[in-house]
Amino acid sequence: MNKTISRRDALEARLRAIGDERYHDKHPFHHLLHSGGCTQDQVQAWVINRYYYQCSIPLKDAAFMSRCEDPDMRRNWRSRIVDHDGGVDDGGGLRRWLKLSEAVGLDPDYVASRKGVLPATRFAVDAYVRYVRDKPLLQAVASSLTELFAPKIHAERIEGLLAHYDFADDRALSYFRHRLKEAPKDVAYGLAWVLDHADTPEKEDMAAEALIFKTDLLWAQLDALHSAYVEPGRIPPGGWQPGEGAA
Ligand SMILES: O=C(O)c1cc(C(=O)O)c2c(n1)C(=O)C(=O)c1cc(C(=O)O)[nH]c1-2
Repeated sequence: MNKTISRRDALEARLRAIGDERYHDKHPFHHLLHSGGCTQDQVQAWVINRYYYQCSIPLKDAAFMSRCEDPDMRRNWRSRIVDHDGGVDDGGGLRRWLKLSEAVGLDPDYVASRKGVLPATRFAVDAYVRYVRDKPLLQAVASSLTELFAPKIHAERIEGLLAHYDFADDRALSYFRHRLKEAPKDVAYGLAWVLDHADTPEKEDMAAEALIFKTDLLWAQLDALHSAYVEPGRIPPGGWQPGEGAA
């Protein structure tokens, strides 16, 4: 077998195995959410905290582009920012997330203010932005590869929310439907780039480490949410209190 092809295949299989073991689709909070087990407060807490992730994604992609010297790569990468920010009239993913916020009974201005976001959510998400700004480019790209696993969770989420919650309709869930189209193009480019550039065992390890770091920070956000709003229900100082920011 051609050696170059088998090295790429082996690395791709290694990265996919990290997702199989560690991606946040396995987190108990997601099981609760997708199976209809969340109370309205728990859904609202998820929407508020997840917005902090959403609005930091363009910051991390802008940080990425600020260090990317290859115009072809920047041309490819910039659609990630456009997907989230969109145009003045239509908006993009961020505005779609605020539609979801309204649908679950929250004031979108409250959600956009980022008040009440759990400290652990901030720590985890801010660490992602810093990671992409500071680490070698290979790791900055590899850390985005959790998106390999995102279409599956988005499809499960659309199905689960539609089946179990009254607020769920096409308008409320349009964020996830758009991601089903957007994520595959991003990840096809990112994966090919990582497979091309991780051309030594050390670089393969670096790529795998970056993906583990990312799965950890996604998992940590849900641990914080679960601990504050499900079990034991200990909301840390500064965390959203049910009822705040209601529409
Ligand atoms: O709903 C999810 O579980 C989920 C996960 C991820 C991810 O794996 O990081 C992203 C998204 N959604 C998402 O919507 C999104 O725009 C996104 C961008 C990125 C990234 O790292 O650049 N991840 C994700």
